[in-house]
Amino acid sequence: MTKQDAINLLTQKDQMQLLSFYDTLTPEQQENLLAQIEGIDWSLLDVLKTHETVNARGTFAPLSAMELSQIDANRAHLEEVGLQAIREGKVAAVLLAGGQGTRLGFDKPKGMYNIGVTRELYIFECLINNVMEIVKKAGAWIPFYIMTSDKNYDDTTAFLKEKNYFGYNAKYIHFFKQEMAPSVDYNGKLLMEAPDRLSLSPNGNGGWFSSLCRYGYDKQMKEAGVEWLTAFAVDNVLQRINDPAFVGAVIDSGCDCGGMVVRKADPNERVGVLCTEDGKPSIVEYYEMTEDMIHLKDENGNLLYNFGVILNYMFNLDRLTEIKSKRLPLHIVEKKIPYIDGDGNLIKPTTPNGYKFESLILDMIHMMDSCCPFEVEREKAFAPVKNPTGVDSVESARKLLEKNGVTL
Ligand SMILES: CC(=O)N[C@H]1[C@@H](OP(=O)(O)O)O[C@H](CO)[C@@H](O)[C@@H]1O
Repeated sequence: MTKQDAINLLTQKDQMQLLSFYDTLTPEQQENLLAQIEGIDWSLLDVLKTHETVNARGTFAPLSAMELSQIDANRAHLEEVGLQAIREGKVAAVLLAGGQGTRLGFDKPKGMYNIGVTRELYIFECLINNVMEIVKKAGAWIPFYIMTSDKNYDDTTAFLKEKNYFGYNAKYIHFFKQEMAPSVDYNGKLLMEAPDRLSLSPNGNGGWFSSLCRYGYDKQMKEAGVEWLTAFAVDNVLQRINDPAFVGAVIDSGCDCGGMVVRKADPNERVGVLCTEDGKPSIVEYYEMTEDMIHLKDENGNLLYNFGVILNYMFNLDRLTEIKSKRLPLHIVEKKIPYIDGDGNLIKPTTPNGYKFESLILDMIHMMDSCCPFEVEREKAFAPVKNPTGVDSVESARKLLEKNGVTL
């Protein structure tokens, strides 16, 4: 794209602020900026204009989960089905690690956070230790895909290499970068984070499959005989990655996908609940639930919307490929977005100042025809590190790690 092309386009889009500093840039920076402008997905901004939001929801109904008692009664069989599939190389794992540890006051990839007390124990290390347990049990390496982002690819790859992948076989590790989406202020103007750079951020955890496909990994997997993909968040240090009973249960169920769920700690716990929406699997966020829904009980006195997702899902690869071309709903999220002002000074706002565009993995569940909710024990499988202290924090995760016999 030439400068003149950019002027034409940006005049038409009313976004000429992107060229404010153009004449002060080096030729290389100019070229970079033009490439970024060329790459803008304008349809995102159209969503903002048309207010075509994702908030309109259908009719929710409860979806019963495969509960612990039922799983325990059948555990040996489920594990065998799962281990067999893992041994045959049919189940890959995808770690969603595009984010930084910003909320922990840590300006590096979240997985590089050291949660140890008397020794070093990194979040990545916890996760790799967990998957290694399954690798040993199955006697086979699990293809392990790690999603990073533009912001943390270099740090992540260098760190894991330096740590020798915490013992994982590097041949089975593949990195890819999450796609980025632009940010806008409240007037819909695209923000810049430097004179030669748009403000871009990872496009939400729903972007993982399309990002993976851009690297050709979907084809690589298909050729290697992979049939299932698990996808899970970096923040849960007790994450049971490719837990054989979970894998076996989803395969046995004949469903398109599955999700690990925990019994809610209390009716108002702030988690998304796996349910159905207009007859298809869906996740209703806690803030979308009416008081009625929150407290509805079955004849045994159990909450009907009782199982919260922990961001550990399993998807059938063929089904993912089928929905690949469909656009996921866009979530418009208010955020504090650092930007440069008209004089080129970097401003770090302390209150939200604009919108980011995100697609969410839970919307992929809704595109599937069926889903198997699989209950896991909170104390053994759910220790998300979201905040420094309090609920879902470094502190609470440390306690749970210790309870599970991990030396800190
Ligand atoms: C968009 C998305 O996937 N949100 C997830 C995710 O929430 P955050 O609090 O936004 O990290 O993790 C939760 C479990 O820790 C899960 O309940 C929720 O559905």
